[in-house]
Amino acid sequence: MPASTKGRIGVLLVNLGTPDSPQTGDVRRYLNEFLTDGRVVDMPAAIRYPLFQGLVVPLRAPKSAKIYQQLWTDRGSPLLFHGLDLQKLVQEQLGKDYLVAFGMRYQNPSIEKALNELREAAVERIIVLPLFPQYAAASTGSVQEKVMELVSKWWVVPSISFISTFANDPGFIATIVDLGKQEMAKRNYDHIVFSYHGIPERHVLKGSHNGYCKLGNCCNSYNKNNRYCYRAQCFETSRLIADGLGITPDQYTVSFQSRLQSRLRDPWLQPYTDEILKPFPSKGIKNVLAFSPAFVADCLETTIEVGEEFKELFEEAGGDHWQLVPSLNTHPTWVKAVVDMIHQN
Ligand SMILES: C=CC1=C(C)c2cc3[nH]c(cc4nc(cc5[nH]c(cc1n2)c(C)c5CCC(=O)O)C(CCC(=O)O)=C4C)c(C)c3C=C
Ligand SMILES: [Fe+2]
Ligand SMILES: [Fe+2]
Repeated sequence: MPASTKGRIGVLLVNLGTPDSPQTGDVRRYLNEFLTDGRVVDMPAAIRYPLFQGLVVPLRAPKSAKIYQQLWTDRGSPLLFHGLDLQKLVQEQLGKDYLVAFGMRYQNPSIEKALNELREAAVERIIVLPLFPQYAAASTGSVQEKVMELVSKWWVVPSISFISTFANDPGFIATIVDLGKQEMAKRNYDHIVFSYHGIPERHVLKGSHNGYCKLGNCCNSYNKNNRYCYRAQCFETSRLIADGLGITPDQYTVSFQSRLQSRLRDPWLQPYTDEILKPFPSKGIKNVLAFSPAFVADCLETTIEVGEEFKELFEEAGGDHWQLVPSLNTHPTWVKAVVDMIHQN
């Protein structure tokens, strides 16, 4: 019988990244790496580096550091420890035929370190799962570019596959529905908000296949022409969660948060969450349940922005109760969904 060349399959889970500590120096290092990525800030490098390293990041870092200090826990940044917990649980369920590594696109543990663990174990092939449900060139695309850049320098380049979107994955949706139902069992809500991380409109248009996406009704159905359109994926995820919760389109709003630049110069996907929530109380919407379905783990964008800042804005506008649905973190259905996505790949 010929000898088998079969080996373990490498799995690389990647999330966005977070500072090493909530101190200004570490936040500055993180933001410098993040905001000089040409897929995040798509300006010519000759403008991007001096503008962001010289002006934007030095001004932003001390303010961001204060927010990170609010977020920080005994175990550090939630995005990191939930990622490491997920890695451990997925490894346990996949068993000895797989080796699961975890890396961050920016800062630590780096993608390079995680890939080296897989290389040293001589894995047969690598499956990369960027932990962003909806593909965006600034998130998933950036992880893919980094992995390819690093692996292209290896003498033996392994077979690699990427799971580029899981916006409509049944296990991903079922977990969010379960988390939502747990909150809905505790009290009655007048309205649901699905708040996604925003991106510049230009990013969507640049990725449009044959000009299909025009930021209009084109995104209302999810199909082969707009498979990687971030806006269409956000709408699809929302529709599927709403179906699971048994709510109708008039009972929910899809909106976008976390815009970075001035909206006058550079429009981001709309409507903006901080704007849609203000008129709610005057329309009789006093109790709101908010989901953050662009994130699989609690982080600054969910816990602080949706859970605290939007809550404050809503209450200032006369609202009674604003409740954030926690992220998937290590929910057993989510761990199984990741395992299933790997098995199907
Ligand atoms: C859901 C995927 C994400 C996309 C798409 C994305 C695009 C994007 N982000 C910025 C700027 C910032 N984002 C920041 C934090 C942050 N972003 C994501 C995910 C996506 N970003 C996550 C998971 C986090 C939280 C990280 C954590 O440590 O908890 C920040 C840093 C925080 C701050 O200073 O406000 C910035 C800046 C841009 C410009 C962009 C697309 C163009
Ligand atoms: Fe972001
Ligand atoms: Fe679209």
